[in-house]
Amino acid sequence: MNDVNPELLSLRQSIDNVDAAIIHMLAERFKFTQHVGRLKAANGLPSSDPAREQVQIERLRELAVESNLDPEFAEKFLNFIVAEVIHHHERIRNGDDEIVADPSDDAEDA
Ligand SMILES: C=C(O[C@@H]1C=C(C(=O)O)C=C[C@H]1O)C(=O)O
Repeated sequence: MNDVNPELLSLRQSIDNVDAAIIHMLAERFKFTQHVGRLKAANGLPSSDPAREQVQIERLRELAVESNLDPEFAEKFLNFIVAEVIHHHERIRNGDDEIVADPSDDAEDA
């Protein structure tokens, strides 16, 4: 049934499209946060900003409810991403951010 059911195949195609969009959106987001990380390191600012995160969490929880998505899930998802961002910022601060591939950053810095 799995390989031949046209409805299932079509739904999975749509799921794959959404997954690709999520990856592209995350890549864009990480480009901006990498830039923020460099800005913070250059200005001696702390990697994390809990007050800013709290505002983001409240906003995303509201958006989630409006979209029939579990607000707990939205908060966990944001926290997961922000933890990775802060990890990147620490690496930038330590002069060790080469691991995060971002060709556009290389072009900007050249
Ligand atoms: C990107 C920033 O740094 C951290 C990461 C955040 C994020 O990924 O949205 C938000 C706040 C900070 O803890 C920022 O301060 O804006």
